[in-house]
Amino acid sequence: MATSPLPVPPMDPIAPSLARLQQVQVRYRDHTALQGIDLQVRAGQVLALLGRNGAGKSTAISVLLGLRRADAGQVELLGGDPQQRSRRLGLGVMLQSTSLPPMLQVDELVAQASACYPDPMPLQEILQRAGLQALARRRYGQLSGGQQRAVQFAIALCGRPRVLFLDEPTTGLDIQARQAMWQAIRQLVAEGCGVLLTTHYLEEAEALAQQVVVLEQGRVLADAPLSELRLADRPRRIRCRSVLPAEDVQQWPGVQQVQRDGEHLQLLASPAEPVVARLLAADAQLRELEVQGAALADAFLDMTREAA
Ligand SMILES: Nc1ncnc2c1ncn2[C@@H]1O[C@H](COP(=O)(O)OP(=O)(O)OP(=O)(O)O)[C@@H](O)[C@H]1O
Repeated sequence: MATSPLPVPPMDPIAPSLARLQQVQVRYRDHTALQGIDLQVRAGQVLALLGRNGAGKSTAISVLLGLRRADAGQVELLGGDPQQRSRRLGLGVMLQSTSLPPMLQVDELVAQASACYPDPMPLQEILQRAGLQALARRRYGQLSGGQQRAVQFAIALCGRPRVLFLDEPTTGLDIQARQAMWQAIRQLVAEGCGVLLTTHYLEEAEALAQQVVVLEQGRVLADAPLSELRLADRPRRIRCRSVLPAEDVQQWPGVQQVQRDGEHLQLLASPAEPVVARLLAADAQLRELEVQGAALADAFLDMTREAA
């Protein structure tokens, strides 16, 4: 896989829509898994679909893929009905659990999948993008779990997808393999592919996504550009080595929480800048100052806690 970093490009609000749910409801007997949700995947963008276990993420993907019918609402994939073969040919899919024939080699599996498409990506290019060149002749059943995930990713690329569905693609991958897959995803997005990504790794959403949808019990809790979710009025974490008494600092405007941790003070403050200025002015010996930006994880935890 490529290793040079590609930055996450800004969101383009008028990029063509590749996959869309409008007011979609899905019921499983007595349980309503999706309660009228809207979401949209656009060309050249990653939409991260987040939510706790059971929130409805996989159900939403199944509906978009045409694997499950919506009980109400509209579903559009590549401008039409997901059941049509012409739409399916524009898709790349990596679901949470996939079983592939363990006796076949990696190159055989990729060739088999490529045979389904009129203009597949060349085998060597697929192997290179998925970081599988060295494993091309290994049998699938002899690969590690992380290597098998890379093969499933490779198969998702075979048909030069216009839209890619990745359901927790990096679960079980080590740090190097995860970052390599991120790079491969960024390259596809830079080429115009739209990606719907579900993940429980919030740093993965931060590394890849322009837009974030948070589901909670089958409802959309938030649908916003990543930058808005992360930064919207959230307190920053400040850490420094200081002799200032925590009880005094706690009284300062903007300070929400202070804890002493040995020689260090840990603060939560909003806005953070005046608090940092005051810390520096009040303690000439202050050292090791760190200010941490509001993370998507904080926003996600706040939102889902409030909704529970
Ligand atoms: N086949 C099914 N029959 C009945 N209920 C189901 C079925 N599939 C899913 N559900 C229920 O629908 C809800 C949404 O499930 P879904 O798998 O879409 O969640 P998820 O967000 O993908 O969860 P996870 O993060 O654990 O993968 C859950 O309450 C689940 O128990």
